[in-house]
Amino acid sequence: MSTSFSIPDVSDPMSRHPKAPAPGEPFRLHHNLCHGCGDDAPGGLHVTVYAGEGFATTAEMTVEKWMMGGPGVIHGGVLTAAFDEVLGTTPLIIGTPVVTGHLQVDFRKPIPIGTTLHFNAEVVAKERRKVFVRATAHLGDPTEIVASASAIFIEIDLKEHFGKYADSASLSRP
Ligand SMILES: CCCCCCCCCCCCCC(=O)SCCNC(=O)CCNC(=O)[C@H](O)C(C)(C)COP(=O)(O)OP(=O)(O)OC[C@H]1O[C@@H](n2cnc3c(N)ncnc32)[C@H](O)[C@@H]1OP(=O)(O)O
Repeated sequence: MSTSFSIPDVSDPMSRHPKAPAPGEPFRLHHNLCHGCGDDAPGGLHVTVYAGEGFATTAEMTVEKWMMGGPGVIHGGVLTAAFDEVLGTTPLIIGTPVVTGHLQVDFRKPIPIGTTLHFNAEVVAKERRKVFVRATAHLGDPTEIVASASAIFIEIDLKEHFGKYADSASLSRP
């Protein structure tokens, strides 16, 4: 399947989920071994995503030495994984559990090791099970965008989707 990020002209109605965290409050971990947010994930990104106003979120990630690609700068795959985590958590603000269907990233500036990456994300539309989300990243000055991403996430039934993979052993500490 070949996909592009094309926002529908008319979105299905969306509302903030009554149990979504208040603005400034963090979302719960996906689970403790999640590579993006898990506290116990070996070599994990340890990204925390915070609810914003409306359908928006924010997040931060410290760019550590192990994330290096080119000398002194972040690896593109690590940055992509960070966007996946931030973008993939954002639909929880409308109460929709999702998995990534399509993700595209624009790498605009090198991102140095030792910096803190700040993310701003937003659900922009929903069409049936598809949730359209966009994000930008900056290093402290929101007018200086260093990377941006757009993604289409697909709503899932958690038990149906992960049931055959997520036994108790797969979620225990390594
Ligand atoms: C214990 C605690 C648990 C906590 C768990 C938290 C989990 C969250 C973790 C998050 C971690 C971070 C996130 C991660 O890293 S998630 C990990 C990476 N992603 C995956 O592993 C997903 C793998 N793919 C699939 O499982 C299936 O293909 C899915 C479920 C996505 C669709 O297969 P399914 O058979 O169900 O759906 P359908 O074919 O009837 O299509 C339905 C609609 O979707 C549209 N569509 C389909 N594919 C794509 C595509 N690629 N681009 C654009 N659109 C696509 C399709 O056109 C149709 O639209 P329309 O016809 O209505 O217009």
